[in-house]
Amino acid sequence: MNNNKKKTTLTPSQTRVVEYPYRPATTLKVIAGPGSGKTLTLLHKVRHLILSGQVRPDEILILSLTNKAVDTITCNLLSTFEEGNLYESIDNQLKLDELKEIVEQIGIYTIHGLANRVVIENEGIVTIIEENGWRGLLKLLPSDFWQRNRRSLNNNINGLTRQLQKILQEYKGRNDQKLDIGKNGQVIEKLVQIMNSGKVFTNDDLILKATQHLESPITLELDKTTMNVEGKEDEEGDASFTEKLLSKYKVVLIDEYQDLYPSLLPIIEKISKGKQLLMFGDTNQSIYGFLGDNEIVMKSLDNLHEKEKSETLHLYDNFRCTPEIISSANKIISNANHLHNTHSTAKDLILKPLSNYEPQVHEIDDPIDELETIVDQIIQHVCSGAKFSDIAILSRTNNHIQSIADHLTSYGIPFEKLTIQPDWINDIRIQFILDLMKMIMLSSRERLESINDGQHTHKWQSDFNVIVTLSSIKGIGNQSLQTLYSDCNREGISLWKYISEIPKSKWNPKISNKKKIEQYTTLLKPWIESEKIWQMDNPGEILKIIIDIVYQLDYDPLKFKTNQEMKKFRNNLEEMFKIMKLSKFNQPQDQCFVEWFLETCFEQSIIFHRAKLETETNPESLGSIKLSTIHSSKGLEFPIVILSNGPFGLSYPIDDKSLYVGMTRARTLLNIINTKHPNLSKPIKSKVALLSSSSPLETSPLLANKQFWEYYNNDLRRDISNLPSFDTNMARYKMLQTKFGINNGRSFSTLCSKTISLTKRFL
Ligand SMILES: Nc1ncnc2c1ncn2[C@@H]1O[C@H](COP(=O)(O)OP(=O)(O)OP(=O)(O)O)[C@@H](O)[C@H]1O
Repeated sequence: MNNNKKKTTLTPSQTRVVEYPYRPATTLKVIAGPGSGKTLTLLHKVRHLILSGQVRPDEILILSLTNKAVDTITCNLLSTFEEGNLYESIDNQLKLDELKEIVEQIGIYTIHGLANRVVIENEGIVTIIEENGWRGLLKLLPSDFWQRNRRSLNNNINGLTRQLQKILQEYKGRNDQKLDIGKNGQVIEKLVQIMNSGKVFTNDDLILKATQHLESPITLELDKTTMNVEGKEDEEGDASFTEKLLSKYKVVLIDEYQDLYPSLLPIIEKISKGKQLLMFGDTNQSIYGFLGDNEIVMKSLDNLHEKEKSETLHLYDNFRCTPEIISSANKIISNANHLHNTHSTAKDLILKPLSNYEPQVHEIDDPIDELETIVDQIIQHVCSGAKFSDIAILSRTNNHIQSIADHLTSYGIPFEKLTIQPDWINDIRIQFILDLMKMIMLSSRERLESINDGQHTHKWQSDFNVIVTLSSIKGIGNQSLQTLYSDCNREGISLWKYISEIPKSKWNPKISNKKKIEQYTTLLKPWIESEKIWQMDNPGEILKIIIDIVYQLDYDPLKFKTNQEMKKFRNNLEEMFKIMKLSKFNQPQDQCFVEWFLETCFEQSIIFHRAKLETETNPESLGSIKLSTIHSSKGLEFPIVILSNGPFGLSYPIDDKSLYVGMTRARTLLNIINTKHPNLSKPIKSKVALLSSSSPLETSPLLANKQFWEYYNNDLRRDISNLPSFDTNMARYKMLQTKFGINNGRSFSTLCSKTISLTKRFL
């Protein structure tokens, strides 16, 4: 922790929340606008609950929706305790180790992470269905489904998988009146069965399953010592995690309640009923409306405890955005002015001083000009003393984020993407590798079980992974897969047993490419039948074996079209290897390594990511630019935000609440490109700032604005005594602009063909 940091003085409204007393079966709802210190208040609340002796650290459960919010809370909890500790009397001060021990005992989870843990504890390996899984299931659908939907969806595979998800969700009874699946009914029923036997869940299914386990928790036979995900021994070794969730926690804190959607309600109610429920949020930032109505959730949670035992408090201050930014953002939200005006007279209202700099709104027709303008703005800011890591570029879609990433790459500007899931897990090739590992593991287990117990009547958990992996191999078509699957069902055996034990001469003649299927079984058989997979615990060796198999299968995505694609896969594979090594380190003694890794790889990945964050805070480095969709930037803040909506003529407008969230991520500097919102100030039809200019002072007031940069650095508590002079800023900017011809009429392809390392050489 930085010891020069000034002590945070809580505002009166924050203090009211922090000191609100602990009482069981009560609810406190904290309504808090952007930048009002919601997260900070939550952290201080946790500290107060513990240090005042009202509850123990292991009786506090913090829930959020995104890994990023969980990261922020985890990273900042310890520094909140450390900061507070500095101001305690010497007798009351705790040692760093003691503070760490307190923080480690607090339960901090995403709601899905928590549900995942409950389900795994009760069911072993489960699969959260990803792109590959949907594609595999699609192949089992009859040709009339394809014909009907192909035409309407322009043969778009993502559109088809979305259509399938919708049909399945409706089939599972959530919306069944509207459902007309006609003669496809049987097929859909079959898919549901495959998913059920394979323990394959959508995110919504996961929540439902976890809630069911919480309804009737089983006491696990835990004569062995229980381990938590980090592999540490649990002190209360005889209670399952599921049981502890129901009985141990006394206070449940929910961060960003406005993001809760109806399918999450059952699990939240189950966990929070009878406890003290503390909810923090802001309905103006509710941007997950497409997942369901937040109002329904809030109505139920507001009534979770008796009316007299439920209270609402407000936080109105704004510590983050400059008044110019917040007033511009308030123009987007119809009720925001009411919120701020009503309380602007309150004596205790805190706002930042004026920066005297309005958010800039740009309109740029040409897509390349738009990308060039972003680069130009980055260079101007960095030439004025900002760091790359101060800047976030936010957009509505992942596609646009990718175009910006490619453009920054061509200039050698360092960036990192903030994604909801770790990148490596999103890579379909990695998903294929994981599916193959699961397939080996589950088929081998089913084989062992059927040897030990002759009349094996289990549902075949491996079928799903066999379907997904087999269907990814080039040349294995829908009809072959459908025929194989119905034939193995008729025989009452698993798909793996069918293809590996029944000679191909006896297979149905409708099955084509029998050789490829045989090659698949030949490659996998030794690993499934030798049972070696249960003993292997060397991550490098395991990965090598699997990769060898993948390369021998005719798996199209591994035929890379560009070097960049190959490099990306290599990086993801490297990340996977690191997570495997971390899993090895955490592995409980009594569990097979591959099984442990497959069960916990997602959580391990998050632990790894957090550890990386902690070690990456070097104050001297310029860092890297953050690229994110607006959705993934929720709850975060950045000194500079460039909010870009992609090419002017081609992009849909950003919905109001998302635009509001995006704009309020900015502390001091906000540039908005192509959002076309009528309530924003008149746009500048811009080309790059200095191009047409005779006097830089006229066209680029920001580079010249010493006062602003003093404000900027003060806001970040940086030393302002060594700020570069205006002349130096201009000179550096001019040099880079001339050298690299930014938006100088050079074609994009010429620029991209040179990978220019701007950053290393000149900044
Ligand atoms: N009492 C305070 N004194 C000084 N700074 C504060 C105080 N309260 C909050 N802040 C600062 O204000 C900024 C915004 O706080 P925080 O991130 O907690 O806001 P938030 O309400 O969670 O925002 P959002 O809802 O937009 O995510 C942070 O930089 C935080 O450190």
